[in-house]
Order: sequence, then structure tokens, then C-alpha cells
Amino acid sequence: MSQEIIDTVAQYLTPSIPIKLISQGAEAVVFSTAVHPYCPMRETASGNEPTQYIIKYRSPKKYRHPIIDKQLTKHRTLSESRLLAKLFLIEHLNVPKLIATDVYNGYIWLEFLGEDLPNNCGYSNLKNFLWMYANDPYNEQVKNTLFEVGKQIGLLHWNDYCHGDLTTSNIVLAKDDNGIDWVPYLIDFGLGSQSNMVEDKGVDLYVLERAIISTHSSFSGKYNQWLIDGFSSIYKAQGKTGAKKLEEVLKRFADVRMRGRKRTMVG
Ligand SMILES: Nc1ncnc2c1ncn2[C@@H]1O[C@H](COP(=O)(O)OP(=O)(O)OP(=O)(O)O)[C@@H](O)[C@H]1O
Repeated sequence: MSQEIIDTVAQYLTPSIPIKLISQGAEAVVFSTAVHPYCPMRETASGNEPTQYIIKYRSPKKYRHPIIDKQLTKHRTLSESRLLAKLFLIEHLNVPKLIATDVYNGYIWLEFLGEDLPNNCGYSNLKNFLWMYANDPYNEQVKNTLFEVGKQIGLLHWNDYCHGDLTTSNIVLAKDDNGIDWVPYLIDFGLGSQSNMVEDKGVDLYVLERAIISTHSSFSGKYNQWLIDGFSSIYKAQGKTGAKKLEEVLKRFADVRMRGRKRTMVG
């Protein structure tokens, strides 16, 4: 973990915005903060608890030419911000709310989603959630949650957007208003795009299927079926057109899977 990057961000944001490191990925460093970027005294309607925010920072990459690096940072920060802003307006689709963006410096501020799971099971992404239920894998809550995750992907694809990196870590679960059911949110649209190509949609579904198989192999058959059931329900609700498009996406998904298998066999 590069202390240099953390210091750069802390200095840029000034001590009035305390930050906590959450993750350092290949693309960005992610922090949380309780301070809103332009309304520092903002409070939630339900009490005095400050809302939490995410700050996603794309640091300069030393292996790139500085001019190209600046252009890429601007392009990627802008593209992810734009996409999130558009997706947020799609009814029933759950993505983090974009709070602010600073494209030239590579910062995106988002609403913080999720929480720590009970019994030290980690942060509430789909991966940890499924681990939490490893001793009770076919629990109704698991089934319902995976069905709802499938619906979110269905909504994304039906509206002709693709995620580009649909792993179980990029699906976050937040408790609903009654504090009982989990509501899935899709995060990390750094590789996302507007696309009506069945190939892109098939690849999204395949990437998620592989993620489930690799971490939850014993239960992956049922898990993937529940995801696809939720996904299909969104398309089927659109009548004949939906059913036809669903058939095309699922056919391409099967083709992508077949290509993946051949690649694995050939090595
Ligand atoms: N809105 C959010 N609410 C809560 N946590 C978040 C949010 N956005 C990101 N995170 C946390 O930060 C992590 C990294 O975020 P994100 O995937 O967007 O960055 P990234 O650099 O593209 O990551 P990677 O390279 O690992 O894919 C997430 O896995 C999640 O734990």
C-alpha cells in the first residue's frame, strides 16, 4: 500500500476532510469519509449521524507518459461519473448516488453503501454474504437476494448498459428500510458502457457465473439459476419483445460459456 498516495489525497482534501482507506485496486484507491464535499454540516433526516461517503481516487500511474496519464485519468473519471449519473435515473436500478466529481484530478465522491456483516463476516458485498450462509446455503434469504441481484442485472441490460466487471465484490448489499431484507446495488462502473450488444451482455453474465463458481462451487448451480431467474423476470415482464431479447441474450451467454470452456481445455 503506497503511503505516498494516501498522503497526497489527505493533503489535497485538507484536514477538514478526514479519510479512511478502504481499498487499493489496480485502477483506484478508495477511501471513506463522513464529510460531504460541499455541505460539510450535512446531516441525515433521521438523526445527527453523519452520512458516509466514498472517495474514489485514480492516482497518476508512473509507468505512463504524464500527458497520456492525465488524459486517461480525465477520460475514465468522467466516463464512470457520467455513466453513474445516467444509471441513477433508471427506475428501480440501484447504483450509488454520484455526489461530486473532479475529473482533472481523478476524484469521484459517491454515497457510501453497505455495512459490516454480523459475526465478522466482512463488508456486505455478495461474495461475503454468500460465505456468511455457507452452512445454510439454500436459505430463503439467499434465494431472494440472488433473485433480486439477477433483477438488477436484468434492468441494467434491458436498458442497454453493461457493467464490464461483474464480480461478486462489485455487488453490494444494503439493508432495506425495514432493516430485514437485503437490497443489491451494482458498484464500480469503471469498465461500464452503454451497449446494446448481446455479446457484452453475455460476457457480463459469464463473468458473474465464473465468480460464483470459483468462490462458492458446491452451491453454484442453484445460485446461478436464481440469478438467471431474476434476470429473466425483468425481460419477461416486457412481453413478446422482452422474451425475444431474453432468448438472444441467454443464447449468447451459452455461447460465451462454451468458448470459455474450449479455452480452458486447450489451455
Ligand atoms: N459506493 C460504495 N459504497 C461502499 N463501498 C464502496 C463503494 N464503492 C466502492 N466501495 C468499496 O471500494 C472497493 C473498490 O471500489 P471499486 O471497485 O469501485 O474500485 P476499483 O479500483 O475499480 O477496484 P478494483 O480494481 O478492485 O476492481 C469496493 O470493492 C468496495 O469495497
